[in-house]
Amino acid sequence: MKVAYLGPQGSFSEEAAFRYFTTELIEWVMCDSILEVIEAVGEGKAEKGIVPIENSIEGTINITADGLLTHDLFVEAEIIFPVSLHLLSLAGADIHEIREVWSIYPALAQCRDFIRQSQLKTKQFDSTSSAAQAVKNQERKDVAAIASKGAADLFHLQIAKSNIQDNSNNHTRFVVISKENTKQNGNKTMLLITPCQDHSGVLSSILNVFSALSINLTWIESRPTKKKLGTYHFFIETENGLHESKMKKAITILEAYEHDIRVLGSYHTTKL
Ligand SMILES: O=C(O)C(=O)C[C@]1(C(=O)O)C=C[C@@H](O)C=C1
Repeated sequence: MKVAYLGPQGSFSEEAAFRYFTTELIEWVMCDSILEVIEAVGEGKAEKGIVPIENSIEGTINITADGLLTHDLFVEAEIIFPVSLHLLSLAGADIHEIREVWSIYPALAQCRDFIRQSQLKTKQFDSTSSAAQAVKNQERKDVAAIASKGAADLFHLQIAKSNIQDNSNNHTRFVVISKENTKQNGNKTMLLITPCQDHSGVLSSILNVFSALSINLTWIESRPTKKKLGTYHFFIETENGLHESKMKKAITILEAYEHDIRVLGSYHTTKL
């Protein structure tokens, strides 16, 4: 089985993928960006992919949410992964020489306080590990990457400062995506709801269906339709599986309201 993830080596995605997929014989498909992972699965270059969808400090990873909107994909698992971000510089570089930090946007955002206090400039890369690789290759003492301990070891960089994220209790939620709608037997469900029309109270009428049926929501996110300002798709994740009668009832009611409902998946959580 081919599984796509965000590379290069030393990324958090790689660590999550290697720790989650332990049993089967896997052919890994390493991608240069999160969008490339989504496209690899969408285009059938890989059967499955693993992508970050939410971080406890920074919130939703929009590129992933938008990828789920535009590619016909399903979610078959969620993985909660602890994330410690470190400042990685060339061996022997003085921390006081560092003027700029490089990383993927969500990692930079998770370290906003540190970056502001240290008055550092920022530059975006497509992954934490590509930033670490660039620091190594460019041999610059005035820049540092924000990346993992694994990346420090791999690229022979020193940890100039450890755990620089705004909160030490930091987790990223990854989802396993696939083109095939295989397993639908989990205890959580992700729905994508596009309201049939824009009228006052439309979101509250949708949410009322869940509260009336005592369905607890674990995540709600809106993404613009990109067609008209003020129009949205809503991601709603519930604490109930698709097999439960109250979930079936909720979907039937929402469909009767003529909202567009896509079941993205019903899956279990793995804590790594
Ligand atoms: O750049 C990486 O190492 C990734 O796997 C991506 C990613 C993300 O975009 O959220 C994953 C986990 C951490 O939150 C930081 C970066």
